[in-house]
Amino acid sequence: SGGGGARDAWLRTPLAPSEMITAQSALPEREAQESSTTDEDLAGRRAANGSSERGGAVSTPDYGEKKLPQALIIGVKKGGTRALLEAIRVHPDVRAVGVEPHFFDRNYEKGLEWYRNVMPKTLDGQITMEKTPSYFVTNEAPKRIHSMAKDIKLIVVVRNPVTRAISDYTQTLSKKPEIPTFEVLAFKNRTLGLIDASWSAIRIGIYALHLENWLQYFPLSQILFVSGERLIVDPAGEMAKVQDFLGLKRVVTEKHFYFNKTKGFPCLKKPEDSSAPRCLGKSKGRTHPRIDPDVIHRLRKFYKPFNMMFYQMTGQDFQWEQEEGDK
Ligand SMILES: Nc1ncnc2c1ncn2[C@@H]1O[C@H](COP(=O)(O)OS(=O)(=O)O)[C@@H](OP(=O)(O)O)[C@H]1O
Repeated sequence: SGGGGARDAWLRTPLAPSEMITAQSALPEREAQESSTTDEDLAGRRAANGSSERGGAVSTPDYGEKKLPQALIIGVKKGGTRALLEAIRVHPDVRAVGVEPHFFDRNYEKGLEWYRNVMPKTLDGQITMEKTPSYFVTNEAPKRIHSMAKDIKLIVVVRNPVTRAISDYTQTLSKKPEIPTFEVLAFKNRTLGLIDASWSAIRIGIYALHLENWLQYFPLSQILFVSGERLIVDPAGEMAKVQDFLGLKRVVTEKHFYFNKTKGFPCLKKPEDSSAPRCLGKSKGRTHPRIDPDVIHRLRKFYKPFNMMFYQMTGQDFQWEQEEGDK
């Protein structure tokens, strides 16, 4: 297969977890067509309604003190991280930063005091949280987070890696309409069927590879895996698991969700309040372009061994092989 022999061989052969770290460092991420921002949704809504924090809701007065987070949503990009953060921050015992601080990847040199300052004030007993989906795929993140707080709770929202890749591509396309098609970007060599795993849209979905890195620092019991698919079809069910994991009372329940047919997603509402539900903005739930079914098929085959390894590592079967379409 020409010059990139060793790497190409890796792309065809699933690795044992112990080999994966090396493989990961050998694969430079191709970010050429990527925008570094993952989540423009909240910023847009804030600007639109002129409010800070809870997207227009009246927030609690600013009492208390700023603390370093006790729980983080570390990924994955396009997994449903914004939906999860917005749902969990409905809980009175959770305070969260609206924007993505990107501390453990881009802003680490600013120091822990900078990070603490980014956090909202909390009262005793309230949990401080933030979400930055790129942490999950940042090599240095587990070590850095561990050195800040080795007992921190980590949450990862995962989604079928094929759909995730298309969602990621759709986001880039919305900002840069001139980029090549998904079908072109997905392959190093389409005739040979060689998937380009250095393309970040594809690389991010090799969850077993990234998880291996986290497990060097954190026990599985400190990591909760939330199904991005179930977060859409049964948000209250997933939120029950999240609240249990965080040691919180189950306050966020079915009553807080309303399926909005126009949006095609669950939206948040306050049960005591009949006002309009809060749906996420236009950048969440974009229409994906139609992708050649043959390419989808090849990608599913590519991810299958990694998905199996991920199910084994987490003890959870996310059922991505059972799905019919790419969604
Ligand atoms: N309730 C609700 N409303 C809207 N969207 C929802 C919801 N729950 C999950 N999702 C899915 O979240 C996907 C975006 O994921 P993230 O928020 O993690 O994206 S980002 O990485 O922060 O940019 C987004 O992906 P796309 O559909 O591809 O746009 C949604 O499918």
